Amino acid sequence: MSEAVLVLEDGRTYRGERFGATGATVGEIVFNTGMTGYQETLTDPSYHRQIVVMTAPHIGNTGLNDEDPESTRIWVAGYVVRDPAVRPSSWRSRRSLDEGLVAEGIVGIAGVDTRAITRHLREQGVMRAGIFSGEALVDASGRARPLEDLRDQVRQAPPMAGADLAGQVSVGERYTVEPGPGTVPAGAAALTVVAVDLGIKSMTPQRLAERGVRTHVVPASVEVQDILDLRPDGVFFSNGPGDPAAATHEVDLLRGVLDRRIPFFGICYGNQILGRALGLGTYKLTYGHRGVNQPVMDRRTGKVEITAHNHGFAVDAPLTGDTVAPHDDGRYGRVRVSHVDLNDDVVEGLECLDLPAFSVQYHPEAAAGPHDAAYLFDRFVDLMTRTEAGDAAAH
Ligand SMILES: NC(=O)CC[C@H](N)C(=O)O
Repeated sequence: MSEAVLVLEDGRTYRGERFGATGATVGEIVFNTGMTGYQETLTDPSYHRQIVVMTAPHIGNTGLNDEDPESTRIWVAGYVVRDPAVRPSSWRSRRSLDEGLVAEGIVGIAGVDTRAITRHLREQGVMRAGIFSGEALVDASGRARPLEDLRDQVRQAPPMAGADLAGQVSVGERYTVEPGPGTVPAGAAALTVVAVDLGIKSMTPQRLAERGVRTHVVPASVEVQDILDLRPDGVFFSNGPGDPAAATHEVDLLRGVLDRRIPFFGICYGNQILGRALGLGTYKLTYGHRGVNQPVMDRRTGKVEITAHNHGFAVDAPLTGDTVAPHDDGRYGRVRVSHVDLNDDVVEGLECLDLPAFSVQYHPEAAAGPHDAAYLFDRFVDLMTRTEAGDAAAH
């Protein structure tokens, strides 16, 4: 095993062994507390430009399979693990995690104290970092590069705050996911959803297909008219990387959808964009929520769900009172904070009371994660069905 070094922007350094590809990578270092689901994490486009530290010590035990990826490639900028499995064991495994990282050129590091790194990030907040191994550790004349040199390279990486990244992960061409066999009642037409791909995970259209929905997945750059041309019963905005404060095009696009009272559902980045479209602000969390066991309360019922998360930003809205005061001259009416994280009171869901629109900050598609929040897809289908009936009655 050859040497690798993890260098944080504040100068902290952790020495370990090469894992995955050899070379250099920089990004925002974040930690994920999931004990399962590393393959879904690696392939989640929301991790674009982030180096992910896994807090679970054994990673790679079940190798990599062909069924679980959430997109067509690994998106993490770098991977940090304590103790990778030497020999994966699963009937579905096609290759080891190390082989998969090497094949996709993802630089990683193993054998470091991931708990110490995580505690440091919890105290100091997430920051930029770099992983260096092989040639990246020596200069042109073959001498070891001083640590200050590596740290300077880290400090040149672009920060996550202010980053507009959806366009870098979004699909180039529209594609359609058809409803699953037997999911559309005989004689009925399938509902049509236009899903704006800001970094969509493949399980999301799948969850809609299970409920008799046809989903057109469209690039982040679409205009409102492109959406209307597809005659949607509902519009969906996906999860995705980057800072919602920079998502100007997406906010304008969503306002065009809300103005037309088309039923809307958003997940994660989609929730932040709904917040912004309604006139609320967003802010960066100190170290975010990334894992599969976050307790979230549905404030209408008091029921608590255990949920999957991956977010570093959040919507800024008061938790006092039944509704958030209308913004933008009340253009979109009343808004309620529907869900809240019980660990830290972060806003985890929004619901419009005068428009058919709602969103959550967490991941009801649950890949990987518990399925407690699957009801939200049923709620979206109900909203589309009811709005359709209402529209028909109005004509
Ligand atoms: N998974 C997501 O959609 C993340 C949204 C946003 N990039 C954040 O970090 O908060």
